Amino acid sequence: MTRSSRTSPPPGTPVPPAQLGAPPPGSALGSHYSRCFGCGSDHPTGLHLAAVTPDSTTVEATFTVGEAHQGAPMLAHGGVLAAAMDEVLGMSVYLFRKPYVTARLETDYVLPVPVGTTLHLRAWCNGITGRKAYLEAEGRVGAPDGPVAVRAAALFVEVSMRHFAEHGDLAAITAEHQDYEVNP
Ligand SMILES: CCCCCCCCCCCC(=O)SCCNC(=O)CCNC(=O)[C@H](O)C(C)(C)COP(=O)(O)OP(=O)(O)OC[C@H]1O[C@@H](n2cnc3c(N)ncnc32)[C@H](O)[C@@H]1OP(=O)(O)O
Repeated sequence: MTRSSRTSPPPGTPVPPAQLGAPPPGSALGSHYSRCFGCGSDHPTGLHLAAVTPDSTTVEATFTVGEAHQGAPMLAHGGVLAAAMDEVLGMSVYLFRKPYVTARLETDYVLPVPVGTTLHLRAWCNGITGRKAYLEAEGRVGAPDGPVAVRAAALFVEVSMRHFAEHGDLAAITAEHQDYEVNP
């Protein structure tokens, strides 16, 4: 992965262990919001990512490129692929049981991805220091060990739940997840 210093953890940054309250190894990860473009089942043209965590710290997910996701004819749009990476990265950092948002996302496009392709995504954490989480992801064509089509590195920044209340609609999220608190 070609990544900048802004998405590379400073030397010595620890990789956190699995957190208390994280889904057990092998758990399916549900959607955080039913209308989310990345994972929501109620989004008509969304990515509908289906994800599991094999070990409570990383995420594996699949996404099948549909006709609504085209850029060039019958090829995935690069922005859609970046959205898929953002989503799987967001799912993985949430395993650390704090709210984070993407601050920076860097993407390498390695292979064209035709409509109908199932991408096998994987995301993991390279370290957390203070509010900053350094994450990485890859998408492979057709199988978990297929050729890499897309790679991403990201910086996520921890926010309070007030971020979602002040700038968005926290009530819409809490209506679906009773475990989210605005003032934990
Ligand atoms: C309900 C739950 C459901 C869970 C919801 C799950 C959603 C999953 C969806 C996928 C995730 C998304 O797409 S999230 C949506 C896309 N992202 C966003 O909308 C975020 C918009 N940006 C912001 O709100 C803000 O810029 C923040 C929160 C990222 C940072 O603002 P801030 O809180 O004032 O903090 P700030 O001091 O600026 O930055 C903190 C530290 O991070 C560094 N930093 C900040 N931005 C950058 C950057 N682009 N590149 C490098 N470094 C950066 C700063 O230098 C600083 O380092 P130092 O000085 O401390 O060393």
